[in-house]
Amino acid sequence: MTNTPYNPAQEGAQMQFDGRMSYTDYLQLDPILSAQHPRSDAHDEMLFIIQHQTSELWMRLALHELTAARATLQKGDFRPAFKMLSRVARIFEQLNSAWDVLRTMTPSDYTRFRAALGQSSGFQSHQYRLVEFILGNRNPAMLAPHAHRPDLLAQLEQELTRPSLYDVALSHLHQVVPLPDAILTRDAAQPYAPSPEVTRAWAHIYEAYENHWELYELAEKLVDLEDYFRRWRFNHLTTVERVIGLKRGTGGTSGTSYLRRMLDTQLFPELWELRTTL
Ligand code: HEM
Ligand SMILES: N[C@@H](CC(=O)c1ccccc1NC=O)C(=O)O
Repeated sequence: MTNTPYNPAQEGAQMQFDGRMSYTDYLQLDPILSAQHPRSDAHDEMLFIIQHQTSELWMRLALHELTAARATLQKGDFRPAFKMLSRVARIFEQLNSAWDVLRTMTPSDYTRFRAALGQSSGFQSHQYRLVEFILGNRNPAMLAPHAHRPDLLAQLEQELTRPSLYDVALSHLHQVVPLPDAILTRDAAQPYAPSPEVTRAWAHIYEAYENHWELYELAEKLVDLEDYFRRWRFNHLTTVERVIGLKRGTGGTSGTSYLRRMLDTQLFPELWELRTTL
């Protein structure tokens, strides 16, 4: 044993980065680490900012994966899509664990800077809305808060013209159990209306899964994803109740009762419905 400090340069660790791309360069850490600007002196505002910024980064990855998963699925390539969907479920698991850090902030801590947030709110997260839209929870009313940002509004509007991940899944289901035209040619921008025909079709897949492994696995991947997504909504609601009680949201909604209503949303309704009929 020696106490001489070890110098990793001995084994070739690169120590000089003049003119070479470094870790900080590659990861663009300068803009990322200088983007935290608390608007108050409250100690916990830094936690609040970083919690949201990291969530937005994970959502950025979720969108990258979901967009690719939908495109591969559209081509009928199930396996790579499964891998991406599993990753998205893990991203939500990551976001779920992150609530534990935020929960160390008490109502007294939050009150010290809440006024500094003005009327900003997660309700205006365009990435969150895009995730919802891609998955299939579509509602043109949610476009309004983005009217002041034509670039973001255009992204959201464009997404509403594409089939959702669930629409793509249904187009594959249709290859096995023909579905009514009204479902296949529905207006992709409008909220999805569940139908007994789709429930029956999925039930058929679950009853005879030996002959429909791909669709069966796709259905379970979607249920898994929704399961994690619901946990995120639930954790959000619980944290909000813990931190602001029944106060209205800065975004103008009723707060917990709005979020509780969102908790009832079903992304892939027939996949839940079939479990009762099976
Ligand atoms: C102390 C922490 C938090 C509080 C008190 C809080 C509170 C609220 C409230 C009251 C709403 C309803 C909209 C409104 O009127 O403002 C909301 C919506 C939302 N929040 Fe938070 N939130 C917190 C943390 C977070 C975090 C960490 C995220 C992660 C990105 C987040 C993302 C969202 C999203 C996406 C919505 C819209 C949900 C929907 O429309 O279904 N919130 N939040
Ligand atoms: N809606 C929250 C404020 C809030 O949580 C928030 C504000 C600015 C940026 C992100 C936020 N997070 C989630 O809504 C509130 O009513 O206290």
